[in-house]
Amino acid sequence: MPGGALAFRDVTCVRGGRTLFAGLSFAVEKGGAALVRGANGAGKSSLIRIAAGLLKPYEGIVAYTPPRALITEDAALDPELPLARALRFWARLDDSERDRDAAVAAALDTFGLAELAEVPVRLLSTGQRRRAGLARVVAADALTWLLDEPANGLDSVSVEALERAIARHRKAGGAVVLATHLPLAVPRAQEILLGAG
Ligand SMILES: Nc1ncnc2c1ncn2[C@@H]1O[C@H](COP(=O)(O)OP(=O)(O)OP(=O)(O)O)[C@@H](O)[C@H]1O
Repeated sequence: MPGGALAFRDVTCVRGGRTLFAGLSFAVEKGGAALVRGANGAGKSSLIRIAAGLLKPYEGIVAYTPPRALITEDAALDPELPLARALRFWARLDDSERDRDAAVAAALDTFGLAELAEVPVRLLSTGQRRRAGLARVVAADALTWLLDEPANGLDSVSVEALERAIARHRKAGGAVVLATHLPLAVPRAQEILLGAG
């Protein structure tokens, strides 16, 4: 996909026999952001899952430039490992040991988790675990971040850290697609409204 990060072309999503959205097209450029909005059950999570390749569209095409990183409610971190080691699992395999350590340290720092580096994931609080999930996305160093309700369970300081991390990622040429109920400052984001007709 030259130039772009992610594009939906005439994508239709059907779940449980119900059409959630039909003929949806949009493109997110490098440095761009898309905010997915809609009522409960409108299909926001389904859209994010389609963008991640976890759900096949009923019709249409999804084009993207790899790599993509996904965050859902589930932090996807090994509960038994100390946080820093669990995150290391997601850092880029092609990077050197030192680069991977640096990526994990930076990701921990971004979400105020540096002091918890040696604490096993299972002992983290709900909000800390949510932040750890976001740190995983940062550590993965993917071009496109796919974020499903990333602000859920975050305190206001962490919401600001998330906004800054998104802004920094976009400034570096990354792209973001996010579904959120909660207010999040994402300047110059295109809105994708589901369930509006
Ligand atoms: N595995 C599944 N099989 C059948 N239907 C499903 C499945 N998963 C979700 N659905 C249905 O698809 C619809 C959209 O779900 P989805 O989670 O994408 O909505 P959402 O907009 O993210 O909702 P919310 O705001 O509540 O998180 C819902 O009606 C849901 O019941």
